[in-house]
Amino acid sequence: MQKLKADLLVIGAGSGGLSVAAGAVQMGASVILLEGHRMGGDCLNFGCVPSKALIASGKAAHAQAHAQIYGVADVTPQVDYAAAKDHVADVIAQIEPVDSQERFEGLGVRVIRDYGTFVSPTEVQAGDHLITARRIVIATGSSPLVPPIPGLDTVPYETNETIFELREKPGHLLIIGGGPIGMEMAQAHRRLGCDVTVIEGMKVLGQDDPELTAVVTEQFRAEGIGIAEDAMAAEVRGATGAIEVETKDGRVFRGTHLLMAVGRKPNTDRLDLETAGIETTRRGIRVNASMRTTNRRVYAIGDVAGGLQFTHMAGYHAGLIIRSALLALPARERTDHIPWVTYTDPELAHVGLTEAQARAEHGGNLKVIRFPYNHNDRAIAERRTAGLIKVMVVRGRPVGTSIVGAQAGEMISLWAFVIANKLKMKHVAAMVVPYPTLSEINKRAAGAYFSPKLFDSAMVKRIVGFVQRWLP
Ligand SMILES: Cc1cc2nc3c(=O)[nH]c(=O)nc-3n(C[C@H](O)[C@H](O)[C@H](O)COP(=O)(O)OP(=O)(O)OC[C@H]3O[C@@H](n4cnc5c(N)ncnc54)[C@H](O)[C@@H]3O)c2cc1C
Ligand SMILES: NC(=O)c1ccc[n+]([C@@H]2O[C@H](COP(=O)([O-])OP(=O)(O)OC[C@H]3O[C@@H](n4cnc5c(N)ncnc54)[C@H](O)[C@@H]3O)[C@@H](O)[C@H]2O)c1
Repeated sequence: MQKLKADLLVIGAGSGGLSVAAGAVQMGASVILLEGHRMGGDCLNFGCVPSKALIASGKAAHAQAHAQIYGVADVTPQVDYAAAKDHVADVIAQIEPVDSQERFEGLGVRVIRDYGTFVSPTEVQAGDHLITARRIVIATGSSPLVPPIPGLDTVPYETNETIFELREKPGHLLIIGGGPIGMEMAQAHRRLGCDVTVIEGMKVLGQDDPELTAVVTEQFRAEGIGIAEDAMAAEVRGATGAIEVETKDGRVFRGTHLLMAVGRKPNTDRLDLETAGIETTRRGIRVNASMRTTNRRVYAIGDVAGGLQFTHMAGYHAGLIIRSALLALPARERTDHIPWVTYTDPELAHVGLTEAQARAEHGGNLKVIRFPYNHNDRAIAERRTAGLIKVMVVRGRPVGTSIVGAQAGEMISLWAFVIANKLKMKHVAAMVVPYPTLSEINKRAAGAYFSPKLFDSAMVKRIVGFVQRWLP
């Protein structure tokens, strides 16, 4: 057994672990990084990157089939599903070097390609290495949750870990779970020419504002995607090419392929957390506001910490850990300024409190400002008018924003900035936005907040009247 020592041991080379390792080593710490599977973790290999690449293929096909409105004849897209998967693999390959073992070794990180397991509260074993470190960061991510639905173990099914390698085009893809994974994959596959049915136990995109998700589901239905809600899958049967899903209330859905997208489970199995005195909750590793576990030398970040599960969240956690573990500075997690985006068409984006949360928290002090896409000249020019922005404002300060529509994922960043820095609507109103851009929607929302104060105010009218009388 080879004994190793470092300032920082990072377990897991995904979005969170890589960010910590890169930051720490460049700030002068000695760092050991363990990865049992693929460098880059879920985001690069089985998550964000391949899903957005496949969505891009679907978009290209959809554009060909819907060009008439711009004066260009519609054509039936000739989709080569396997070639779309080649495109996905090529996109991963282009990004891969940034997350590679070679790059991290070049930065000075000692990379060990093995799974880590605690063998005491201060020691981790990875293969034939026994590692001690001043601080340890668990960044082991999450895996697809596959619930024990009767019959599921007898039927072939895909998860996010296999679907991007599937090369035969599904005739009819059944998707159990209408969260972000299920919905993004549903639209991409429909646009690539598959029949698709989403089977959702509650409401699709249940984390988001129902007024906005309705805009997404309307588009899905218009594209011919089947959406069954309040449809809890209770039994699965059949074989390759002929799969049946029966829901609790007796509905039966038939398809050729099945994708399971019912949520995630934290990757804690191989860690032997008990040995390290690290407690878990139902969602993941128990952490305090500084991302410290119940073993004070050990942090947990990203998906395994059981909070919001996004790559940018894992990256944000990495920044907190660097402050705390390397510089011994105080670091407290905030979640009120973390945006999320579901990359359907139209996109669905959110930051801060939803309307329902803001109403519960702020009651009568809440003002909800709406502005629709169909009043924006760029959206009209591009015929992308489905959508709206909703800003939740308390005493002049936005506490949440939801956007559904074209480029919502780009537009939400402004509100993430505003909320992160506790700015006010007046700061958004002060901004001059180039014409014609979708970003004007953000500015118009601020305008919509102030216009009743300006245009419907007897006081303002009196002042203007008074000034006009005295102006030379
Ligand atoms: C289909 C899909 C689409 C997604 N799309 C988006 C998106 O568009 N935007 C977004 O922000 N987020 C998206 N996500 C979520 C995002 O991928 C995760 O939130 C992010 O990858 C979490 O980072 P992490 O570092 O916690 O874990 P990961 O990136 O999963 O990294 C964990 C790593 O730890 C390794 N590991 C596990 N156990 C051990 C061990 N004992 N020893 C050593 N190594 C170990 C794993 O092999 C893995 O490589 C998506 C997820 C999925 C599944
Ligand atoms: N664009 C993005 O940022 C993005 C994209 C994909 C995934 N992610 C991350 O990955 C996480 C996991 O995504 P997900 O979509 O797998 O999970 P999820 O938990 O968000 O959604 C799972 C859905 O499955 C439903 N469900 C559970 N059991 C069911 C059953 N037996 N029958 C029918 N429906 C059932 C749930 O009601 C829920 O709506 C997300 O929460 C997100 O953090 C992010």
